[in-house]
Amino acid sequence: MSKKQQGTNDYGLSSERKGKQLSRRELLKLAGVGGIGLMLGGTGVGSILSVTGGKSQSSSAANGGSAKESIVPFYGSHQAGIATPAQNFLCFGSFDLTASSLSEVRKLFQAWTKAAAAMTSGQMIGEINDYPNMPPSDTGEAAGLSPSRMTITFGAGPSLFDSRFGLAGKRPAAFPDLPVFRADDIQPQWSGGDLCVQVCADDLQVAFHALRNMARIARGTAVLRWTQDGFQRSGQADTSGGTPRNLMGFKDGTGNPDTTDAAKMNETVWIQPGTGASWMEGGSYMVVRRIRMRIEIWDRSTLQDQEVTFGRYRTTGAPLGGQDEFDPLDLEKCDASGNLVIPETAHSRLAHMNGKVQILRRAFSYSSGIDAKTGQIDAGLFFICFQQDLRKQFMPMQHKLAAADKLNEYIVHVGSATFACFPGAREGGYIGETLF
Ligand SMILES: C=CC1=C(C)c2cc3[nH]c(cc4nc(cc5[nH]c(cc1n2)c(C)c5CCC(=O)O)C(CCC(=O)O)=C4C)c(C)c3C=C
Ligand SMILES: [Fe+2]
Repeated sequence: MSKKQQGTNDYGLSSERKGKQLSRRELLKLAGVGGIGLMLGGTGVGSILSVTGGKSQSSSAANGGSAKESIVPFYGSHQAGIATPAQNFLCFGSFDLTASSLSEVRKLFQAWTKAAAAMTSGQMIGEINDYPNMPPSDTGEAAGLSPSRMTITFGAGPSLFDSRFGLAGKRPAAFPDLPVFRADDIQPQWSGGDLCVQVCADDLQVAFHALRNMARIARGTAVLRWTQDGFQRSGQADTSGGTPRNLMGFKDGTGNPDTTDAAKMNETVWIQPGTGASWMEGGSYMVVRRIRMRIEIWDRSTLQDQEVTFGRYRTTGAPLGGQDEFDPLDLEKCDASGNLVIPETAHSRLAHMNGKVQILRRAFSYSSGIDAKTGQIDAGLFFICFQQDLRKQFMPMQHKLAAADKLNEYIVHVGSATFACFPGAREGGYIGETLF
């Protein structure tokens, strides 16, 4: 009888043994790859942290649509979670490597890739999920839940290119350190990191499960440095699929480039051949800024003041002087007194960069309790954007905003990180394989 006929999956675990105890021999075999701790979370166990042979954690269409419909393909030429329409929730993790060799980093990404492919398609991770005498490989809280359009996106921070892993020569010129911008109040607890894992899903528990298991897999190779959860209005609350509103009450995302326009994405977001960093072709540079809103002050400002701040009407999202949300900004239009209808200091005008510079924004709101020192709400925008070149896109834009934006009266940037988000992987390959 062949292994397959016996019900053995591709990872050598017989389904006949389900629910039975591991023999001493099996235990030693598994422990031989680095001990029980590693078996559960270490990166030396790429063969163990793998898709259970077809065992799905999504039993139903519980979260709207069939489970199949809620799967965003993980493999492809670009990573999912960049051009993908934004999901309801975000669980973002920044990691620091504790490993000292590049081969350990490679093993981590091989294991992460397998686990990400499994979880985004609704599978549990690992094979050790049915032994009564073993801790399960998968933490289990996503069992029975739909994949919820989950995407898991990986990136490398600037510190990955320091002297530790011999990658210094591979740092792309388009990925320099960010300067300190005017009025920045950047705190280390929300900044930096060697690697990032951006998990987005239409269900917070599904997203949390994925980030938590990524951290378990990384044990022994990388540790979480900081995390941030984020949210948007849910698809249930707004079935129209219209532009979501930020916590200041304004539609946020209107002026984004069209992600279905391949030419536009190749011009703005995806790294093209010939930039000197061939390992990033098909990838994108991500900027993350934790921007706290001075909500209490904003809530006391008049509607007119709020609209002048953004240069848009609150109700419709249309530019001042326009009718429809998607009307172009009329930057020359003046009122009867000769004043610009969209003022010089309006956020939309400044960020528009005269139509010459664009970025892809994929921000989420955040709410993290209260500031213990002041008693004020710690909430705002977890700003995420993608682009081809930080020097030509985010940096000049943020310099302009930092210098003159009226919105600065109501916000402060408290966290900052950048990540080179790798190109996508083909099935059988792994994320990061173009670099290590
Ligand atoms: C450096 C880039 C940007 C930062 C930082 C930023 C912070 C920020 N933005 C809002 C709210 C809105 N932004 C809007 C437009 C807009 N913002 C940026 C860039 C940054 N924003 C761009 C490129 C644009 C589009 C400009 C254009 O070409 O029209 C808008 C208007 C609606 C929209 O287009 O999305 C709002 C509202 C907040 C609250 C914030 C920090 C907390
Ligand atoms: Fe903005």
